Amino acid sequence: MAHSIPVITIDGPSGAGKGTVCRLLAEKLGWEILDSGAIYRVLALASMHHNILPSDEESLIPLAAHLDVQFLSSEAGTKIVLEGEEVTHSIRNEEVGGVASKIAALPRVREALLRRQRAFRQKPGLIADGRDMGTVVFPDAAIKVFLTASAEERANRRYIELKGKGHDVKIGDLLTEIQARDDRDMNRSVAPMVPAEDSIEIDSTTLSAEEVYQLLIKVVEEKFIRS
Ligand SMILES: Nc1ncnc2c1ncn2[C@@H]1O[C@H](COP(=O)(O)OP(=O)(O)OP(=O)(O)O)[C@@H](O)[C@H]1O
Ligand SMILES: Nc1ccn([C@@H]2O[C@H](COP(=O)(O)O)[C@@H](O)[C@H]2O)c(=O)n1
Repeated sequence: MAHSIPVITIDGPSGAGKGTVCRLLAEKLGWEILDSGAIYRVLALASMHHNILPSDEESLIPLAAHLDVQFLSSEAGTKIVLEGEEVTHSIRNEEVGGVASKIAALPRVREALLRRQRAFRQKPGLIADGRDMGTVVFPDAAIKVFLTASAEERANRRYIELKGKGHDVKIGDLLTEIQARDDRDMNRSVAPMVPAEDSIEIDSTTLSAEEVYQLLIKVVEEKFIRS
């Protein structure tokens, strides 16, 4: 039987602008939001705190299954708390992203996180951001989007973002890290980052976030308002 709570999935590589358009869409529709990358990042940080190597699947499975994390929504945004400590900002660096992508290649770790992700499907609807939202986690999603941009443009976006926050970063290092992460995410044996067969593909290299949002709003209106 078809699920009664609609889901829109937005998958694609790091820096494509998924989080930005997911937030705009969730605000416009008044829907819930799932930042699945944040779950992998929290698990990565927890593994670093517990001195568990990204290759140690046997230790990572129970850590994933019992991950003590809370996503606390408020007007100011989502606060992420791991084992009682706020980690909203500390999960966002490239080191944690790199560990997250290594851990994310482990099939039984992904399996252990499935139910937690699906629990975000709450009324009136869900916007889900990740790599395998449309292919694995919500294969019955009403709208599936695969959002990309060139690696150079994505590195440039991260550079502007991090420089704006006062971080001392080099664009060449960011490009290398993004390419390494893309390579791991696309080539893993389980839930690789690929467009779902029934997804709409958008290349945002030369589009602003607002232009991407406007394109998606048209798709949403077509699906939910005019049908
Ligand atoms: N179309 C766009 N043009 C220019 N900059 C953009 C665009 N979309 C998003 N950005 C900016 O690029 C950066 C990355 O965007 P965002 O965090 O939304 O990407 P993401 O795909 O969610 O990445 P990740 O998977 O790593 O979380 C942010 O600083 C954001 O403001
Ligand atoms: N559905 C997902 C979401 C994320 N990952 C992995 O986590 C890494 C960090 O994700 P960000 O979106 O926060 O950059 C990412 O590189 C993936 O390896 C995933 O596998 N599946």
